[in-house]
Amino acid sequence: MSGFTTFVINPAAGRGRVGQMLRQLEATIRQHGRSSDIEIIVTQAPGHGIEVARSAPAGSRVIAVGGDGTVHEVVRGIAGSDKAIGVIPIGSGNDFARMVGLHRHDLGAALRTALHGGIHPIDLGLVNNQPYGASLGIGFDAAVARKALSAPTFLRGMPRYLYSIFGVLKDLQLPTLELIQNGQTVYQGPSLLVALMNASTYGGGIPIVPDAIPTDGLISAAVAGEFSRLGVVGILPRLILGRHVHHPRLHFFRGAEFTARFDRPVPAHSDGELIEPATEYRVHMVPGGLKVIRP
Ligand SMILES: Nc1ncnc2c1ncn2[C@@H]1O[C@H](COP(=O)(O)OP(=O)(O)OP(=O)(O)O)[C@@H](O)[C@H]1O
Repeated sequence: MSGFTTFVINPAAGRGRVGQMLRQLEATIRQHGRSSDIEIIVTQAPGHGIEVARSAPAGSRVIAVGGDGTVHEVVRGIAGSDKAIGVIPIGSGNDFARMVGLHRHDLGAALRTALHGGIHPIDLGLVNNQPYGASLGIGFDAAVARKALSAPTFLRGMPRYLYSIFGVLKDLQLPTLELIQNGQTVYQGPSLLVALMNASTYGGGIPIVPDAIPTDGLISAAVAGEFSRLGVVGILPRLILGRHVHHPRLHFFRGAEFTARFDRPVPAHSDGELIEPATEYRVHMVPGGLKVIRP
């Protein structure tokens, strides 16, 4: 085993599945590693993973056991340090794990990688100076995620998602976006959504920018321009299948830094976690800024 490893286990991830697997997880981790070199922490509340990752020893491995939200907390906790992030992907979305080639691994394989896998740099995203690993989505998709928070509790899965989509569509009023790249305005006009990505997918495998590369030092950006309610209903299935790229109202850009400026505060999510709505998102990539453990 290589150095000290902290496992950050989120019992709420995978819709509570991780919580149900706690004993099994702890036993399997202890089977695979020497107990003096391992620490297992079960997070107590949202945000706890950031603190755990921050206080892990310098140069150590910090393994997010959960989904993209857990990964996001570990990324925030280790950004700017010499610690490396690993993932045991047991969330519902797992887009970060997909980005680094880990999402098809079973528990044993993921654990072996976490403990013994090589450490490779990938790019680190910063949005208004806050780190992210895989994705930043601004606009419609974040509004849907916000809406889902207030959906009736008896609605779960797809019905909850549909309720949220149609709830947002009912009051749809597109903000005006100015997207600026290196001081030049590259898009101006109404915008359904903007994605500023390190990964090619978000939302559990939606290939919003299919050719994004997490080691090219660049943000892969997609802007969905003006869409009517009916247009949104039409584009969503194409988006999910990756058949949106030739749509005339979809625009793609690539660059090391962008500023997305709106005429009003617009909701956003970073690695799938909702962040405070803002009128301006300043985004850039730190090339090789995040150490990742991968096979
Ligand atoms: N002890 C806890 N109790 C409740 N929520 C927690 C706890 N620890 C962490 N969280 C929060 O759980 C949320 C969901 O975690 P995560 O995203 O990892 O799982 P997921 O939603 O199943 O996966 P994905 O984002 O890949 O779909 C995160 O916002 C995280 O902050």
